[in-house]
Amino acid sequence: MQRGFEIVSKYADQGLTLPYRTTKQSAGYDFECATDFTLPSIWRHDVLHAFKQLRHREALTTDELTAGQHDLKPYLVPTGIKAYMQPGEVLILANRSSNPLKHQLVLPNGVGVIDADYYNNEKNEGEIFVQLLNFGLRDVVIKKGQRIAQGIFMPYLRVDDEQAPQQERIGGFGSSDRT
Ligand SMILES: O=c1ccn([C@H]2C[C@H](O)[C@@H](COP(=O)(O)OP(=O)(O)OP(=O)(O)O)O2)c(=O)[nH]1
Ligand SMILES: [Mg+2]
Repeated sequence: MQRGFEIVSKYADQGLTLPYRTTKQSAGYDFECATDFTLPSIWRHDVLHAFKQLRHREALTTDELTAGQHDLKPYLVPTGIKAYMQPGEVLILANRSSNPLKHQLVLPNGVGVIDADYYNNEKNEGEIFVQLLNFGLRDVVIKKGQRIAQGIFMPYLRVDDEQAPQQERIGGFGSSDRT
């Protein structure tokens, strides 16, 4: 067993498909979305409303500007998949180039770095999530089984005389932050 994908336990009976390469020389294993998932537009209606009002008036009051204000944040789209690999290997999660063109979806983190020690971590069993941001004007509905990103296994290098880290990974998404 060198490297591969498994379905995380909570999705065991959901008929998920393991990531797959689509053409003979594809580098990336395409990941499908584990559930139907709606990605709200970053231009929520309250922001659009404020813009419309601004066209007719000089300024908005502070109250009007902050009414219904939302936190702009990326969404974590579930894949239901975990990946195992050898020490010295990493899975790079990249966007599909069709996502921005057809669905107005970008990866705000540029690429996702899936570490070997994320596999089976105590917090979420190593489930891989795809961070996505919908920069379009309309909400985007991703259907279960729709391909959302691709993963490429790669070797990585270490510097000379490195003091090896001792910390165990307990999760992802900032789990190693001290504050
Ligand atoms: O798009 C992503 C990026 C990361 N991860 C998971 C796998 C990875 O091993 C872990 C940590 O990622 P990273 O080190 O890039 O994030 P961090 O902000 O440094 O979090 P941590 O403190 O947990 O390392 O989160 C994903 O599922 N999807
Ligand atoms: Mg990290």
